[in-house]
Amino acid sequence: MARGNNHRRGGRGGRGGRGGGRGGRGGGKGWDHSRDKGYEGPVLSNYKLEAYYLDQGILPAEEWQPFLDAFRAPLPTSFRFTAGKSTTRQLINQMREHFVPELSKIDIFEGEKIPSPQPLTWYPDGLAWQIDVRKNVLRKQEAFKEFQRFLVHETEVGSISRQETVSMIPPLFLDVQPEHIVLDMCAAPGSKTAQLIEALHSPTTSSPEDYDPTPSGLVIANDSDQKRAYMLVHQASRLPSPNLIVTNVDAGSWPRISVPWKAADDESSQVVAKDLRFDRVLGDVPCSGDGTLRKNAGIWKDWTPNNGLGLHSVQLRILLRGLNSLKPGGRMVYSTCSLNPIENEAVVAAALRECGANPAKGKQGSVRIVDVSEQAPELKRRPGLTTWKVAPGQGRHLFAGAEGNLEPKQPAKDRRHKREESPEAMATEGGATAEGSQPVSNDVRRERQQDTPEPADTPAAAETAEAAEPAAEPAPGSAEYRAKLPAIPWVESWERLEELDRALAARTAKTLWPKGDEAALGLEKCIRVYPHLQNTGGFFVTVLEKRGDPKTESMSQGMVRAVEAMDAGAEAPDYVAAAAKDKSKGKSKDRKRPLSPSSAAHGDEDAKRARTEDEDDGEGDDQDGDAEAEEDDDAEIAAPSTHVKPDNHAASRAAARQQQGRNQTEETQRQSDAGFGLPGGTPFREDPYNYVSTANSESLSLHKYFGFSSDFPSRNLLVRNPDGNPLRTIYLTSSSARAILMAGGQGVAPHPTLNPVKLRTLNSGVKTFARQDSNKTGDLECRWRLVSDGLAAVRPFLAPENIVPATLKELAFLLSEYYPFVDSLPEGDCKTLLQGPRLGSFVMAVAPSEHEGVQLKEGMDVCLWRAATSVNLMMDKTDRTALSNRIFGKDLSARARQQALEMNQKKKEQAAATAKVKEEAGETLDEDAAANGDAAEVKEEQVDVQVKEEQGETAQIKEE
Ligand SMILES: C[S@@+](CC[C@H](N)C(=O)[O-])C[C@H]1O[C@@H](n2cnc3c(N)ncnc32)[C@H](O)[C@@H]1O
Repeated sequence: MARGNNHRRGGRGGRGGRGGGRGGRGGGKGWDHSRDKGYEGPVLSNYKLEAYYLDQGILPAEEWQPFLDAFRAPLPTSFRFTAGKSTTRQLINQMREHFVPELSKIDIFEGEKIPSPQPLTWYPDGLAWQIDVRKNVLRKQEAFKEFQRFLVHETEVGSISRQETVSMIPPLFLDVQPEHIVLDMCAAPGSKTAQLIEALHSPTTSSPEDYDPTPSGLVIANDSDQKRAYMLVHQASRLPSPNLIVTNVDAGSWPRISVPWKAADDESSQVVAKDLRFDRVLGDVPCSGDGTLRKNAGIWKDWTPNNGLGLHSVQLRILLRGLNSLKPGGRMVYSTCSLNPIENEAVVAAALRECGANPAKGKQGSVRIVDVSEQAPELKRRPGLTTWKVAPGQGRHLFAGAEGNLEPKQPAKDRRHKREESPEAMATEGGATAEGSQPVSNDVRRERQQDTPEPADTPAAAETAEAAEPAAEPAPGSAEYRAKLPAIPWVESWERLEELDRALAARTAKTLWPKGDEAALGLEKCIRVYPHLQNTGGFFVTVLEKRGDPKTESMSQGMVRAVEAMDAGAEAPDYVAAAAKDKSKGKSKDRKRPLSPSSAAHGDEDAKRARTEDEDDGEGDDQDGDAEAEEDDDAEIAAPSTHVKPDNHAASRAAARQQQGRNQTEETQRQSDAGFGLPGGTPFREDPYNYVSTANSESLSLHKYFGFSSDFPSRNLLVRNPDGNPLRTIYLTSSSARAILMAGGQGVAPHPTLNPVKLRTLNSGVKTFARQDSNKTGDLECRWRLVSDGLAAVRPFLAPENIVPATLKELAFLLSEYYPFVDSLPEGDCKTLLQGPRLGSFVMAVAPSEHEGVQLKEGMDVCLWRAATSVNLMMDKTDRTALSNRIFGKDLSARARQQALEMNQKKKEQAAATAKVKEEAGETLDEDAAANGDAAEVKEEQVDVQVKEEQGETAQIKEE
């Protein structure tokens, strides 16, 4: 076999496999030569995949080879700088001025041309970058190692997100604004959630000036898989935001949540309960994932035309639920990393029809596809398909019987094995790369069709078959090329399927098939991204809009007004009890019942009347009833009956948990039964969410010490225990998050404080204050210190006496010294202020300045702790190192750490003292030891543990 290509990855050196049709790949063709000796690594070929997508007509023939080549090449490295951080511009400059020139010096690595990193031109403000270099090159090459370290450090501290290029597209097109309420339905592991959070706090730019630490909007990041949802919590801790809630529910059954809301136009308007509607929804749904072939090479082997079939119904259910939850004028992005029209255009078309679109009858429906061709114009894309084919199952009986529509022959050595298989299996397995088969000509197919259903099994027949192979290979993507690939059992309609296999038809969604109105539905406005267009993975994105005025006010503003009105009225507003009562009745739709404290006088009567109206509306207690939907277009859309078993994902989880379930205690079983379990009964074990009373003594001490301005949202301070009493950590949420978390009313059974009951809330709130115990707490005005995660949110409300002005000089000093005496600080305002009598938490405001030839262009804040005689940066090792590298180009903290280590080794007696200090201090700091300069190392470790916890590195740290 003398063909010049080998479709395996990781083979002998110099596979030259950067693909993209750049030559040097020996003019590779579409089938597997994996039996060539000496090659290892996964097979990068699948006849059925090629046959399937060639028949679907996803690309013109001439692009077939570049498409395959790109899919066979490893995925380039791509990443995004976090928008709006104080360090963003500096990092982009470092990229342009240091790394690009440095990396450009490396021309060739292992015979491969190394291109320099490039910003993605279609992504705003130079924030996103791609480097067309494999990961192992990054790891091996010395110059790349420094770059790799930069990526790792900055990723750890949340300044960079490693994200696949195509995955950046959906959030960009979602166009999130600071006031938006956003639902990320299938969010884990959370790379797109990060983009959504960033967009809420800042426009997608490198400019820190536009950063808003406390926007009115909110992101709810949800995933139905509990483990993966906890990954979201961890991921979000890199971008701490008070405007995030992480939930764990089936997105296809996303619950209706009622929240307090108050109209803007009328000062005297009352707080009412209103169904939460989202401004933006992202449905990045579970999919078969063949767009990720470049990074998941195993898909080549496992791919079959059936992979997408089971997912279609789940995807449609999620899309419809998302559209239902949108406000009129709201936008939803539906996306998959699959190229399969069954999971893409078919889902979108079915959803549009369910929303009332019927082009034949001139009906537009309540949802439309948005044309985003003008947005990010440099992003190369292809239009959505307006027709496609459906292969709904396996088996010879499903082949239409047209000429050439039988499976290709198997090589002689495989035939004995094949003959033992059922005709059905043969029909679907024919040509599978796992079998290493070769494509055959139509002649051979015809011959076999005429002969007998059994494949030929004599050496002579095999020779004839071999001989029938044409000498020249047909052009990839051409009709001749396609003819050599396996047949796919296309079935032209659901009705035809019913004729062929009634049982299969009963399990198959009718919505899989195109209906002929796809062009009129505007499906060409969907976006398909193929790997060869700009050296990425494959992706499908559709931007949808619910008809209505996109400029109508976001609900977040009404929610914030409502929360503020309730705060002004009472410590424990009647709203809570009233809503709780109502929830327990199972009513969740918008109510006319006034809920604000001002209405308390006549509240009972009004509430009774409103309830009667609700009850009389003919909807009974139907929770999802929507007789009074805000407008017609906004009416509840029922998921169509697809016949297909919903949510395979949940079903397999359920099976696994059934096993576990035997060990469930009665209590967890009761909770699952009571609505806290997923299908399969995962118990909900999160600690309660409780907002701290403004009369609480700890809250008062915070106020006194930090001198918060009157607009500080004190009522948004949250703890995770049933008493609402701050013990070790205090979190801060936005008012919009509070409106949701408390919307069900406190103490709604069966969970004491989980609100609303239907949301399995795994996380909300950013760690903002940590208790600072010490032997000298008596001297402290306030035993709480600011945590860097919450600093940005609290900073605007701090009194000036908490802010210590500093320059790069002091920052360098504090980065390189652990627990220095205050008196040893460089002379200046910073030292003078810190020498004052005030002990406790401070913010060091480092102004743009210069130190030893290094320039700080953007000012920055860091948290400080002033102990009895020493002072310390409240920052863990990772943050210190990243900050130091970023600003000074070297790790200043490394030297000091080394000195401390040596000191500790020399002084064995001190080590004993250190152990004692550690034992006494437990997980807290001991100022005395620091003041004596004895136990720097021990204290460093203690801070590391503590700060790590604060930064959520242990995803599930819980309040005592
Ligand atoms: C394609 S991944 C999402 C990737 C994510 N958006 C990101 O950018 O990191 C699909 C996710 O959907 C979740 N999932 C599957 N079925 C779901 C359902 N019915 N409801 C919610 N999430 C679901 C899976 O657990 C998986 O994490």
